[in-house]
Amino acid sequence: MATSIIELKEITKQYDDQLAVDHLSLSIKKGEIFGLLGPNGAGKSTTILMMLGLSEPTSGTVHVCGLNPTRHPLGVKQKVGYLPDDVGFYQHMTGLENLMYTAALNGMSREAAYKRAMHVLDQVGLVDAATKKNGKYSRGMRQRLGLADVLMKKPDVIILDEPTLGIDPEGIRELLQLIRHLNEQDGITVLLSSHQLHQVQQICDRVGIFVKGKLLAEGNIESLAKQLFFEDTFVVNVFADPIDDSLIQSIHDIHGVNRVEMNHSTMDVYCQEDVTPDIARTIIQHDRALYHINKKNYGLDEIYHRYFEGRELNEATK
Ligand SMILES: Nc1ncnc2c1ncn2[C@@H]1O[C@H](COP(=O)(O)OP(=O)(O)OP(=O)(O)O)[C@@H](O)[C@H]1O
Repeated sequence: MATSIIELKEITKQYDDQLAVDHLSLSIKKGEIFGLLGPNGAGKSTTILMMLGLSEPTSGTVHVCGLNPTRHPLGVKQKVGYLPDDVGFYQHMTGLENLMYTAALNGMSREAAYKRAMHVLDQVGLVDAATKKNGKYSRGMRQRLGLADVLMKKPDVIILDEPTLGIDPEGIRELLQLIRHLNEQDGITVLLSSHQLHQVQQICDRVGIFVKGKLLAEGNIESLAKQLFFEDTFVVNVFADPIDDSLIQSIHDIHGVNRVEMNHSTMDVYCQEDVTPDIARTIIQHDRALYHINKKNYGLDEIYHRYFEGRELNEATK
């Protein structure tokens, strides 16, 4: 089993009368890309600050790369790179100069810094812009330079807080590909906080859904759907002819089927497990023509909205 590189146990963060993080436990494995997903104010940034040792939990324990960030902030800083939503670089300095400046602050020799900077600029695709002033960089380029800055110290973990805000679609695609590449090539563990569902879905191995300081569910997309809609995890859409009461009844009787709903001339079968083959078999046994059968795969977007819509309705009827 892969070892965990970030381990949060029952952490809480209380700001005056605001409970920002509420008994949160989370384990992120070495080498994975984990997405923290949640609406504004869910507690994502507060959780990240605690991982970085920039804020102390009110209770509970945090371990990052085996270290307690409150007790060993510098040790964590050496191993963990943090990319906020907007990195502040010196506008009048070139991309290369900015990287060398941070490296000098971190005690790296000029020669080593230059070599490393050129290498990371190459990794993020900014070699051609290395001698261009940062003030002339697009936002997407600035974020890539931010990533380069983080890579200077060869981190084990990269934490990114809303890294794609304000970047155009092409820039987003490039940045996400780059993150995936760094993860695959260098084995860097990535924690990505975002409310951009589509992006999280594209690159994350696992996702945690945060609401009001709590982790509501975590896992890959399929297991999230199971955790959040344990009743109707799968929906199978069927077009057969003819569909009549006896066929509907037989499909309803299949073990794992919760309900069958007609949707114009097609039928939606809501089930707890994937019974697509049983549905097809039943239709053929009834001697009906089967034109189409399709298991609906939930995207993260759908999971998220379906969950929150349901929640709002539940809360409204309380
Ligand atoms: N320094 C602070 N003092 C008081 N309350 C705070 C502080 N920082 C955050 N909060 C509150 O804690 C809660 C969680 O905020 P946090 O910024 O962690 O959420 P988030 O999920 O990162 O949201 P966003 O995406 O909007 O940044 C919010 O209600 C916020 O107002």
